Amino acid sequence: MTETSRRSIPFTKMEGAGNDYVYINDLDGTIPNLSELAIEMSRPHFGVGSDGLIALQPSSEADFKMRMFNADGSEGRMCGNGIRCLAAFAYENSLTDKTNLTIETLSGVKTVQLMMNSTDNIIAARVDMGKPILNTQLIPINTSATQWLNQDFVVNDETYQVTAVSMGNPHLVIYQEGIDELDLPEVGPFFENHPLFPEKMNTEFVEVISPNEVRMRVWERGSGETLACGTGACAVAVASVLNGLTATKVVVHLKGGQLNIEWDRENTGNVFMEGAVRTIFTGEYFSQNS
Ligand SMILES: N[C@@H](CCC[C@H](N)C(=O)O)C(=O)O
Repeated sequence: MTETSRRSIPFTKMEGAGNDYVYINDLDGTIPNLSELAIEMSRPHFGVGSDGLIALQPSSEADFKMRMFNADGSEGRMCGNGIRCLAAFAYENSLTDKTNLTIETLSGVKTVQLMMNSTDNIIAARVDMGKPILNTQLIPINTSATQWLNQDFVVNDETYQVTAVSMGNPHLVIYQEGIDELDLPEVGPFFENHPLFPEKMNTEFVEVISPNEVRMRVWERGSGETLACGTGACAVAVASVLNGLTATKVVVHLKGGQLNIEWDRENTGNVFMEGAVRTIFTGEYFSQNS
């Protein structure tokens, strides 16, 4: 196939707390294989280089629909940083003039509020992430226990105390000192691919700084270590409250930035996340397969 016969795909590279995805407009539904495209475009050197790909599609129940794919082509049911950036992508590309948007995901419809500066540029986005799920059957985990709260869990001959939370996608939260020294590429895959997790697992390693501040690193299923994970930060906030370690409002420091999380436990039961969003560059990708 010659260079000129390859399909050209306009894209925008965006990041939220350093969690970077390629964003494409698929409102006319003509991009054939998003999973393959995610693998292609996420590659460093040969692609754009990203944690995955997110497509904007039409929705019959919300302003837009989000489809998110990890770097290995697997589809995620929810992406906290992704949905914040996707709302900004729609606004910045004049696909909407709303600054409060509803976005359909595989985990339900979420609401995103864009926050602008005095020159009308988007600086941050706040999303209502909905209620955390603690039931192990729904996360899902193959276990007879109904919840995993500070549960002993043996991985690769080591015992960890883990708390399991779904924020529309599955997370294990582990508290330990010295997370900077942790060999995440070594241990992360043992959690991701453990046989008790039929849909694999995202895993967060966390240090509590104070009742209002934590630090974390994340190993994401399908993408490996990323600089941030929005659903992961929400899962950490919920787990930290449940384990009596923090208040319901917490700043989560990640390798690529910070996210402000609030669990409105008493009233709605929903988790809210706020953080910066940024367009890095736009371009045109010449697909090798489409
Ligand atoms: N980084 C994302 C989560 C992306 C999906 C995740 N790897 C999964 O497969 O569940 C976020 O910001 O939430």
